[in-house]
Amino acid sequence: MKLHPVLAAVTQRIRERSAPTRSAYLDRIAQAAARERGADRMGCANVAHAFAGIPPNDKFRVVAERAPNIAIVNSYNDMLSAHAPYGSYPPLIKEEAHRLGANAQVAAGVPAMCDGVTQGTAGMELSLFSRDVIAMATAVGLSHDVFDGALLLGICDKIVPGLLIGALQFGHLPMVFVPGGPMPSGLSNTEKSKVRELAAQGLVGRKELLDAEEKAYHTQGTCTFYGTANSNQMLMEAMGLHVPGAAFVQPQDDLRGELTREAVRTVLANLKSRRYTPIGRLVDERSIVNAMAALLATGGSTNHLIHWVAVARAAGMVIDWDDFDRLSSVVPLLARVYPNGVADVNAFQDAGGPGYVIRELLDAGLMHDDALTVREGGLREYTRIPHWGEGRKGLAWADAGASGDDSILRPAGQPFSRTGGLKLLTGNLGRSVIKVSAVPEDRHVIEAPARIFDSQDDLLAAFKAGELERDVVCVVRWQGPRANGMPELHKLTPPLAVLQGKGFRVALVTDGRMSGASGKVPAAIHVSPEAEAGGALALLRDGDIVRLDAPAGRLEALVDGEEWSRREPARMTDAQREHNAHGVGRELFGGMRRNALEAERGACTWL
Ligand SMILES: O=C(O)[C@H](O)[C@@H](O)[C@H](O)[C@H](O)COP(=O)(O)O
Ligand code: SF4
Repeated sequence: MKLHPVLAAVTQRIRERSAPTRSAYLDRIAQAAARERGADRMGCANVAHAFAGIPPNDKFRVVAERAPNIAIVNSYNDMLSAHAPYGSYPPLIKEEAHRLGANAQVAAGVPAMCDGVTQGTAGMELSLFSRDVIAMATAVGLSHDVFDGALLLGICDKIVPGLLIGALQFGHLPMVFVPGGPMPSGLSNTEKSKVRELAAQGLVGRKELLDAEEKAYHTQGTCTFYGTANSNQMLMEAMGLHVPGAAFVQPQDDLRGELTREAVRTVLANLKSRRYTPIGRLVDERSIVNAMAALLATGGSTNHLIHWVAVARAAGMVIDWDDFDRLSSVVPLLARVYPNGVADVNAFQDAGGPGYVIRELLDAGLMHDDALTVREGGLREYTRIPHWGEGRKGLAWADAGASGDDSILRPAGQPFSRTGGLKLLTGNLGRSVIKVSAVPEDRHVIEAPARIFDSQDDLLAAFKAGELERDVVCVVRWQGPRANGMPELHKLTPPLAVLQGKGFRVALVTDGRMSGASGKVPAAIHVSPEAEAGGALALLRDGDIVRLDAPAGRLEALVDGEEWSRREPARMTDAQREHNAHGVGRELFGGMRRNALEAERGACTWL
């Protein structure tokens, strides 16, 4: 199928805009590829140190026989239910590498923050920048420079973008991402949210709420809502960086181990293949646009409007929210997965999963069919679902076929919506984005008096005091990258949903973020420039009429122009600055905040 002209145009725009930085990037990775292999190029002491810790015959294999040496970059910890399974992966990877005459070494452990644990707490103010910490930690591990390829083990929010940003600094090497899969479904996300809204109104106590939460999040594996973590998985499939269809096979499924072994086979096969595809060449304008299309077609996380800008930039490409907005005007919404529906990712997988979405988008010309992947067969391999082969020997794949449930997955010809789930908003408050796919149609336009808050806690207090029982646009400012690390304000979802449920017309406007799991309340987020960097949110006052018009792509303060231009901006108080700078390690992130670019430029801290 011919590529849709808008996809072709957006890809071309990105190519032209990125030409200088992309060609410089490709030159650097070509030079890196031209250098001799690590062990041959390094001094004897370096080599001895690099392999002193591995068994003697592994050392002989790598140093004397020059067997391929694969780096494992692992984000294992027991804090994230999604990452806890990774504790057992390195021995399995090493065993498969040895079986194939190669070696594998854990090059680095990288940190991983659980945004569910830190949601609403001070720790969330480290979350966004933990992405760049993970990127740096990935680079620290790979900088030992004795590797021929790498396996990147990560799933959740900032971990996949961070691993990818770090890995792209070694773009001359082939690399494969290794997922762990979602936990089996527990209490549904819809039921969980209902209990939260009852708790927000004081109608159930802590015991009932904790009981519901523990039934929702009940074992190892990724949480089952379609938030940032599971959006990451969809994008890894759409970019061909996984073993095809590996994203949503559960950790408890014995196929998971075979998929991990297949990742070892895949990275080693790439090394020997005539189509040698290092990650820096694989991640090009086509694969970035494919990821954007997959995000839009599934109503994925708004966090990717920040992270994928940073990922693209790490490979020398410059994308922006206009690119997303133009793609959103032609990429249909093919999936309804919570918060954009009631199904969770297990039901999404059963209905056809990423393979179905990628097949539909490819057949409709809404993805680049010629994009490079870690597999010989290209992106068409990713339209299939893995299962055990004959006699449970190895893997086989079956075509995704028709949707298993058209309340969850629909064909491109009969989508849930003709446009994607994300919209760019412009106007006198700055540029921002909104995820409309999860917002009821009659809430896509909100015009109401503003109530200004300097923190999410202030908003929660006002809600508890009954001060918000009316049509209101709640503005929470000083939440941008430079102000306090741009936390997610997802704790605001239940109270705002309660107000919306009572029939009030409410919206949130913030220079902060929301969770990928946020959804049903209209929220104009990532307002750029942020209030702390001279953004117009600092000019807003209680009572100003604010209009959020998603269909028109507008966010405006309806204040007389003269009056608006005369206003003095509010400033963050010294007490706020002091509070933002201390506690839970925030002291260590001051440099990243001062250096952070705005949200639309990926909130990158390294440029
Ligand atoms: O972007 C995301 O997807 C969120 O950061 C998610 O990873 C986070 O954990 C949410 O807070 C979970 O949702 P609840 O807080 O509703 O459990
Ligand atoms: S999806 Fe979110 S809450 Fe669940 S494990 Fe990952 S980071 Fe934590």
